[in-house]
Parts: sequence; C-alpha cells; structure tokens
Amino acid sequence: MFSRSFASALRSTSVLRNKAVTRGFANQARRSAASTKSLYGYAAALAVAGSATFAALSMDKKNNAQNVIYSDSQVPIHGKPGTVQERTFIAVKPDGVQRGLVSEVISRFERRGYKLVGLKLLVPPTDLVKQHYADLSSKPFFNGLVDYMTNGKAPVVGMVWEGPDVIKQGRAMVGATNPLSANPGTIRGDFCLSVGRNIVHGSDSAESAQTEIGLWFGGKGEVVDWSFGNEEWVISAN
Ligand SMILES: Nc1ncnc2c1ncn2[C@@H]1O[C@H](COP(=O)(O)OP(=O)(O)OP(=O)(O)O)[C@@H](O)[C@H]1O
Repeated sequence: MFSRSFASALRSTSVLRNKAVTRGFANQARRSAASTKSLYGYAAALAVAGSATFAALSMDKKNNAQNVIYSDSQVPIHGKPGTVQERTFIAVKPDGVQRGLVSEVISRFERRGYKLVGLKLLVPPTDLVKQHYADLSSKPFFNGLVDYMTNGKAPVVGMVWEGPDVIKQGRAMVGATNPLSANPGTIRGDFCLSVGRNIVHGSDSAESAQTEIGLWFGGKGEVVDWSFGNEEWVISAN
C-alpha cells in the first residue's frame, strides 16, 4: 500500500518524469515494503523513494526561483546547524514502541514539515546507550535507564530529522523531561506520566545532535540526503 502511494507520488513529482527511472525505484520500494509488511516497510520504501528523489533532483538542475531555499546535497551526516539542513536525533524509546506510539511521533514531525533522513529499529547495545547517556552516569537511575533501553523487551526506533531549527523545535515538540511538567500539545505532555517512561528522546543542542547522530547512525549510507518535491511550499521565504 505504502509502496503504491510512493510510486504515484514519485510519478507526480515534476523532476521525475523519466518513467523508467521512477518505475525502477518504485519496484524496489514495493519489494522492500512487501518483505517487511509493516511500518518499517514504509521506512524502507521511504528510504528508497528518498534516494530516487535525490538522484532525480541531481539529474534535473532547473531550480531557478530566486526566493527558494533549496537543499544542498553535500551534507555531513549530522547536517548543517543553523541552516535548513540542520539535523537532530529523535528516538522513540522502548515504552513508546511498546505503546504503539511510533507512528504518532513520526507523524508529528512529518506534519510539521520536517524531513526524515534516517530511520532504524534496534535493541541498542549496552555500550551505545552508556555513551548516549554518559552525562548521567553518576545518577542513581543510570543502571536502570541503561537496562530499560537495552533489555530487549521492546526495541528503540532511532531517527534523524532535518529542517530549520529542528534541534530546538524537536525538543519543544518532545516536551519537558518530567511528563508532569510537560505542556499539553507536546509528545510527553499528551502521552505519558512518568519520567522513567517518557516515550521519546531528542537531542538538546547542536553538539549533542552531532554526537548522537554519529553514535546511532555512523554507518555508511544510514542517513539519506534527499529533497522534498514540495520544498518550495514548506521552507521558502518570500
Ligand atoms: N529522576 C529520574 N528517574 C528516572 N529516570 C530519569 C530521571 N531523570 C531522567 N531520567 C531518564 O533519563 C533520561 C535522560 O534524562 P535527561 O535529564 O537527559 O532528560 P532529557 O534530555 O529530557 O531526556 P532524553 O535525553 O531522554 O531526551 C530521561 O528521558 C528519563 O528517561
């Protein structure tokens, strides 16, 4: 289902008029989605569709409107803080996955206009989580936090999101660490009650984003550069 809608989205994108190219990528997307039959099929299809869009945009260099802030294809995996290609690391933690809130989190970032450039599902290794939460290593809850993130009762969904001011806006969308202090309208303010089960993580600074994206998405090709077909309608200035 997702692959079919991506195929039609790809075909309707003006820069993708080459049907043979589009069909090839659409078929790959269909195979990916069929092999996983889930939201993560959607993720695979999205990654393939993203690559297709990026490849096609590279072929078509007709961007001539002066007031459009187009993305630059030469982006380090941690993005370019302060630009439209700023990137942040957002994770749905095991309680969020267990409670079926992955799509809710993705949807909020997508609807806001942010672009998903990295996505993976994993039970993270202990070392990774210890590094991720290194600044909390002296806290009494540290061992419990590491165990909760790594014990495999549910996986973590790690994501890299891109767009203007995404680090600060992402934190605002996530809400205060303690859900009882989180504003309604934020993810934590809408969906949870306990600081130990606060559903999501979001990088709190450009430095954290760089470190965390490198930790969770350090492998080659794990973050995908691609351009929205409707970029002009989401991030342009007049
Ligand atoms: N007092 C506490 N008791 C139990 N767990 C806690 C406590 N304080 C923080 N945590 C856990 O440690 C995580 C990291 O805490 P931190 O102070 O870095 O907050 P945060 O930056 O809002 O959270 P995150 O890093 O997960 O986005 C929290 O999200 C929460 O899961």
